[in-house]
Amino acid sequence: MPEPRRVVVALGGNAMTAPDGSARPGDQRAAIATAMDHVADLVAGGTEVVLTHGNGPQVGNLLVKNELAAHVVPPVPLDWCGAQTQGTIGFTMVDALEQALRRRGAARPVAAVVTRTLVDADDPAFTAPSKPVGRYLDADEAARFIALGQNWVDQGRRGWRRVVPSPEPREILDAVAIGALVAAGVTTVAAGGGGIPVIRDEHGALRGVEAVLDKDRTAVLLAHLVRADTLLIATDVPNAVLGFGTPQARPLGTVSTDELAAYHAAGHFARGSMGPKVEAALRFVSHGGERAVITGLAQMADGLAGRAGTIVTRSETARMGPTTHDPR
Ligand SMILES: Nc1ncnc2c1ncn2[C@@H]1O[C@H](COP(=O)(O)OP(=O)(O)O)[C@@H](O)[C@H]1O
Ligand SMILES: NC(=O)OP(=O)(O)O
Repeated sequence: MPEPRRVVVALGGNAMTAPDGSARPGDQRAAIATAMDHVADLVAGGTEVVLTHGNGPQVGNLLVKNELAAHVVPPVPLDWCGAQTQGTIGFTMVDALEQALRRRGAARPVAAVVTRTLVDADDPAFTAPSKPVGRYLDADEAARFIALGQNWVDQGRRGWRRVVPSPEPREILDAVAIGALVAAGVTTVAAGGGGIPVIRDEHGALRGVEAVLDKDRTAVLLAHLVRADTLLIATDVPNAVLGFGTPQARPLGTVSTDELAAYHAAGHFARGSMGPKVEAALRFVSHGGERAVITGLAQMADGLAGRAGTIVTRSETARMGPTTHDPR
């Protein structure tokens, strides 16, 4: 398989908080600086990178602030919270990446695009909240908020998390601006938090809606939009794992779309965390992408080189070619 040339790197919202989940500004800045150091290594090494990022922890925290301050200042809707996270995270990423590139003698222009993503007004996800946002709480604390009418789900080891509607992203509406920046050689951050969810009303006008999109799903649209050969999903684990959290846990190395789809159907990847990443990888590769890689931030370069991570290839390619690595 040819070397990756243009890569969409999707960074999880978790990669932007401290390892204990703290989202204090200093912790977020430090985490983003670390992430951008890894990205700068790729860019300085000649890979063309287009970036996107999650916002789950951050947008959930904004929602809480809104609610706590509602009696003093008017609360703003969830799409505005999403837009705000694109602003703060995008600004911090651009700043950190610019500096990291300069330190490597590889200075180049960097920009973040406030991005809207079209969703269907009648998407059933609006009445079935599924996207985890904000902090983790224990079951008793979560029960207090459930009693107030909020939706919370058990996320296992780390606790309970609030969930909000997450319709399917249909189209990145700021495609022309993103395409122009990428074509001009600008390292571009786009569709943060999956994009600000908007619907088209009966008059054809766009209107923001109360939801948080899954950035891994929108990353697939972005990767096709910029004609990336590789989608790299960087998270806080080095591999997608079979039997995750059990004594039989086995990290996946190179895997074909057919095999991965079968593991997914067998329930190996949790909804709301690894599940969407696996689905995004399958979608990208099944619709013409060369490869998708799911790995940790620190393993990104090795993942692109075929030496680490879960590497998803099209089934016919995988049958013909050798497995490049096995992480066991
Ligand atoms: N089968 C699995 N393999 C690996 N990780 C899994 C699996 N199932 C669930 N996870 C969880 O998915 C998490 C990564 O997803 P998520 O928290 O949504 O990350 P991000 O914020 O980076 O998008 C891991 O930290 C791990 O706890
Ligand atoms: N919007 C989104 O998918 O964020 P996370 O990656 O933080 O879950």
